[in-house]
Amino acid sequence: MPKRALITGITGQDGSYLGEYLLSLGYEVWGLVRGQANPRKSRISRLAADLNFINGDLMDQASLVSAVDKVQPHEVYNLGAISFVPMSWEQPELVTEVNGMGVLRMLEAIRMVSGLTAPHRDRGSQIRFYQASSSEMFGKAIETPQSETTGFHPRSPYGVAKVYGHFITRNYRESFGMYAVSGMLFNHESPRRGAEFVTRKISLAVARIKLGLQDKLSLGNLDAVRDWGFAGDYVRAMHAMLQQEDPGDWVIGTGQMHTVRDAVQIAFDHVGLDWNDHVVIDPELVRPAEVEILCADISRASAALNWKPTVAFGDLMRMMVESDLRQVAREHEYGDLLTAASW
Ligand SMILES: C[C@H]1O[C@H](OP(=O)(O)OP(=O)(O)OC[C@H]2O[C@@H](n3cnc4c(=O)[nH]c(N)nc43)[C@H](O)[C@@H]2O)[C@@H](O)[C@@H](O)C1=O
Repeated sequence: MPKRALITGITGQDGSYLGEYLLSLGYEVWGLVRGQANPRKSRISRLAADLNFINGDLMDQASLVSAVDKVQPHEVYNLGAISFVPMSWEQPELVTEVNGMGVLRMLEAIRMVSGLTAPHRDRGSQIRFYQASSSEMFGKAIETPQSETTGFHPRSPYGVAKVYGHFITRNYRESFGMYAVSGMLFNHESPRRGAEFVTRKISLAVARIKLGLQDKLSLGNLDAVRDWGFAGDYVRAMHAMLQQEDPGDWVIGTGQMHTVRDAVQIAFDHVGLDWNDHVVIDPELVRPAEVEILCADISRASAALNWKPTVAFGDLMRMMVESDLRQVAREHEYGDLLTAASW
């Protein structure tokens, strides 16, 4: 009997890589999909034909209970979220519902299907749960680098909602004995990243500028420091966390710091252009409360999970630019409308 996994957020960057990875390990993989005629579902189906889908929504408790009951998963990966931080200032309540309360609803679905009627820390559940926590929880970080023991100071409604998701996951572990794990992942990118995030915004613009389709790239704070890794590496860590004997919290990153300016420089250099000729600063893109510096201390994960990142930041940016050069050229040739999705 293959192991079964249920993934929320299957149509996103991480869901796609995780789905592919679990299929390669012989899992039966189910993705929770939202909404009628979700266009992203056909995109992910093209990528991995063996995926199964089930309807449900992190805003709808009963749909989650049904999904968990039908799939009877061994592992649930909760990657579903509104992941673009600036949106959380525009729609804080929605972001809190999905990214915070959605975690509670999924934990409740597992609890109900597992028949855990009353809190009992020694009973537990057969279903293992992974929560996609985020380095945004560290926010205005009280120390650098940040580890599993670093305190939180979130700077956006997104970060605050993720803190709730993190602590409710830990609470269900402690009060119901559930195998519930939290992965505090630092920024992770790939050619499948949405075009609203800064690395992909840069790689797409560089490709279009190089091909003569655009001249300027508007950005906000070039001084922000992030620890950027490759999403394909990070999904291996998610899976490894659920194979440990005991559940816990894990920090995943590269331990390397770069500025947004570095990302710009590497991307423009790669196509032989000077970024100073093309980048303009738009104050509207500067966040009201910025996270200035994030860097992961991955000593615990590298020792206990035997995990390490395989793609360095420069190679990651060049991989994304190369992918966008191909995509933009293809779309231009066929006269298609440019879409953010390259997969
Ligand atoms: C771990 C964490 O990782 C991601 O969150 P993020 O760090 O907000 O990612 P981003 O690519 O939107 O911004 C990175 C930095 O880049 C700066 N920046 C400058 N100029 C622009 C700009 O024009 N656009 C954007 N998007 N950012 C810009 C911006 O101010 C910020 O300092 C999500 O996956 C999130 O879900 C998550 O959990």
